[in-house]
Amino acid sequence: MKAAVITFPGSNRDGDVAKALKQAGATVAHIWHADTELPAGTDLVVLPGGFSYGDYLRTGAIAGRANIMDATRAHAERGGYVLGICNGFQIVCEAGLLPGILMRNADLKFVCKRQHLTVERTDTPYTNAYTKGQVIDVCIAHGEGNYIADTETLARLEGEGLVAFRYADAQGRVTAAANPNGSQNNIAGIYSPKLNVLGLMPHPENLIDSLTGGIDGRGMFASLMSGKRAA
Ligand SMILES: NC(=O)CC[C@H](N)C(=O)O
Repeated sequence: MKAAVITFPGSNRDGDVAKALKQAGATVAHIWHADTELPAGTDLVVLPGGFSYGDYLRTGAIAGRANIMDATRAHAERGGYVLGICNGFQIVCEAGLLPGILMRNADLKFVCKRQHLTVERTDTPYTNAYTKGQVIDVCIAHGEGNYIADTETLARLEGEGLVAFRYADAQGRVTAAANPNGSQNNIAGIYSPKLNVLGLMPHPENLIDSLTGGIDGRGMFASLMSGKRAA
């Protein structure tokens, strides 16, 4: 699989996600946000975590309008994979690739901690290596992870099975107490209708080594490499 990791001014997890992709067997090109084209044969575009443009205006708002986002949108329209992690999720929402928006965390505090998630479905290109009902232990680090969409959009996401992950406790219970940022329905990540675009706030790329915290993030990259599409 050929991946293109986009770097914006203020990105800081581009190296981490490149490492996770290479560990899983992908080849990785590093692309600057001002570029207008993706390398030929790109399968996956990754918008990494960080603080693009210092989170000014609204987080992701400036990066969402970067040159490379036109090529990224065209790639997604062709059915190509686009993965937005944390600031990348904020950017894909701002770019119109996914609906809704990430607001300031409900308590207005930056949250940096371990967090359990439910894997809502395992028949997608991003989650086929996980087992049905699996609860994964990853980490979160954000100030603006409070996912909000209008009532109609939220009903569509739920009705069409487009919620990818939810914040949960260690037993997989999706409760208000396990919600770190106030997101509606404990939503931690969502898919596009064709399941080729995924945006999520947690950082699977930082859970790929048992020496540094665990390996529950590996499943996402292994899923992509397996080449299995949605059922
Ligand atoms: N780790 C990150 O990507 C941070 C995301 C974002 N800039 C925030 O604080 O909400």
